[in-house]
Amino acid sequence: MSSFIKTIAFNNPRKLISNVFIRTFTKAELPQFETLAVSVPKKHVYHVELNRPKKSNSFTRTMWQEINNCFTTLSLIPECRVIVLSGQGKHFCGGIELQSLVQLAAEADELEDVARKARYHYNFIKYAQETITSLEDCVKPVIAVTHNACIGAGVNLITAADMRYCTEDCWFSVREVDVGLAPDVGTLQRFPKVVGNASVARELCFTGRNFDAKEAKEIGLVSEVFPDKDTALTKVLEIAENIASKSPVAVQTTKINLVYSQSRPNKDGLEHVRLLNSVMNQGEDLTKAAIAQATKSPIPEFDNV
Ligand SMILES: CCC/C=C/C=C/C(=O)SCCNC(=O)CCNC(=O)[C@H](O)C(C)(C)COP(=O)(O)OP(=O)(O)OC[C@H]1O[C@@H](n2cnc3c(N)ncnc32)[C@H](O)[C@@H]1OP(=O)(O)O
Repeated sequence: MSSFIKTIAFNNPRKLISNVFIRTFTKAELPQFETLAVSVPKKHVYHVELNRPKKSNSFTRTMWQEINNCFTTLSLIPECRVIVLSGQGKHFCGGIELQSLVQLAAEADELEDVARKARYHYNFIKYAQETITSLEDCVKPVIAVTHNACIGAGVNLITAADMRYCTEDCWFSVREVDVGLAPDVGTLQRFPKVVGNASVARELCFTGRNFDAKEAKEIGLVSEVFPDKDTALTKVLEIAENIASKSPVAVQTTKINLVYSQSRPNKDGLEHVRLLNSVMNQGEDLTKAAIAQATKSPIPEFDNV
């Protein structure tokens, strides 16, 4: 791949014409990041690991930027069909890097005028929001696997994922109130919808109290709790591999419509999927998959999309 295309793909993927990605990426060409590790443990399954283990995978400015870059890029790589997200080291995520939060406030404070200070904060919040939303905007299903601490920004991140699993030792905290701010990058919007219980969601957001894996399962934050991280990753990679074996057109259209429908009336969601499928049902996947079902044949191979 030419260095020009690589530069566009990994530094500014939104500008990429997706035709460029018809070819397969070799291992050496996988996106490289300072704060993330990307690998391909199974066919079509990409594994993204938060990779600041010595600092509990706390979010630095670089990490905000790289997560956005990574998910936007993986969304464009046809070879990638499912993404598993986990964290290296002792904890899944210790939240935002506290020094960077203090630094942000200090930088805004250097500006004299209140409107300029406000704009400074606004711009950073928007930037951070876009990072979390990049998981939702990614058309490939994202499956989060959390272990030990999952705090603040970590909760924002996983609630933008499509599915969540955790280990028995995992605990969670919507910690923002304890650092003096309202959660502003997605938890207030997504967490109550994920858990489906406004009273519980509000209590956890107002108090910031820690809750464990058992409670996370009870309230519906995670689908399943596994004894340890190795088991969790093994099982989740199997789930990911199963999803990756299915029609990528069907799976990705399903995600696109689920995301679209989550904050809209049924009527709008139905119209959206009607329009999507009136195009996508003309592709080869429908006939291939339907014939395989009808003849009780194994799942056929599907082309990347
Ligand atoms: C516009 C902004 C939008 C985003 C907002 C987001 C808000 C939030 O995320 S609020 C939550 C902020 N996070 C915290 O309050 C957590 C603070 N950390 C902890 O509670 C503990 O460190 C933790 C439970 C994560 C781990 O505890 P443990 O005893 O296992 O290890 P430690 O020795 O405490 O930590 C290991 C090293 O990690 C560094 N670290 C952990 N979390 C952070 C963090 N949030 N920011 C910066 N550094 C963090 C910790 O300092 C240790 O490093 P070192 O001292 O160099 O050994």
